[in-house]
Amino acid sequence: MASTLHSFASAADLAGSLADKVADTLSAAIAARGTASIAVSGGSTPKAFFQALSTRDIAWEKVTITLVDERFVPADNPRSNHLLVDANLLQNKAKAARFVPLYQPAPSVGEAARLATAKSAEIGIPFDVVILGMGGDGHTASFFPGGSNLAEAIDASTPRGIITMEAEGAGEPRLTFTFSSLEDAALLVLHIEGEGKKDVLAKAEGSGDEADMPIRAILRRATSPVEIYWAP
Ligand SMILES: O=C1O[C@H](COP(=O)(O)O)[C@@H](O)[C@H](O)[C@H]1O
Repeated sequence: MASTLHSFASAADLAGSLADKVADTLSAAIAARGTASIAVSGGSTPKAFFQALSTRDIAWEKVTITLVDERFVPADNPRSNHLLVDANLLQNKAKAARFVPLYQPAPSVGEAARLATAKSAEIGIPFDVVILGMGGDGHTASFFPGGSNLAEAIDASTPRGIITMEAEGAGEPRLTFTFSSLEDAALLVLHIEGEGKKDVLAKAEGSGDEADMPIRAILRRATSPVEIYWAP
């Protein structure tokens, strides 16, 4: 499916514009079905977008928010994506939203993945909005190059749900939604910032194995168009 690049003069402009687009999409879903869902990324990039989105006028009590991926750490760990969402998105008007965490206090990451899959099944499919990020190594969600379950995670026939991932560049063991859970969102966004990430994107858009730069799975095979939001 095709992708479209939306370039902005500044990260602040991008955050505002993306927040407006997401708010419109969630509100349209609520008008059509009574509920809406969004899966967001962690990392350093989405903070300003989260803060902008949290102020938008949406019937937030009808919105379910989850993460596309998470570290196998509790929510009070500074590296937790849940903590980032708590501090920046589940604020202001968005405090009324329901949050479904991927981390579960289970004895193993595999058991946590099973529990998170069961809990996320209640959200409804497909997601109305998915916001992906991308690492400098071409990973997205927790689809890491060299990841222990990468082939299964990006195989379109792997069912929707959460799978575990361990990789050298990942730090802690990870929990990640599978490719099939993310690729058909009504609004599928890749949010990246900086010249370095633009270069990584250009490389990913070239030829090469998906296993080397797993973002390629999304760019090449997502059934929804990929809206790329970029600012310097
Ligand atoms: O590990 C992760 O990194 C990516 C990219 O993060 P960034 O700090 O380079 O913006 C992120 O999309 C993913 O959710 C996160 O777990």
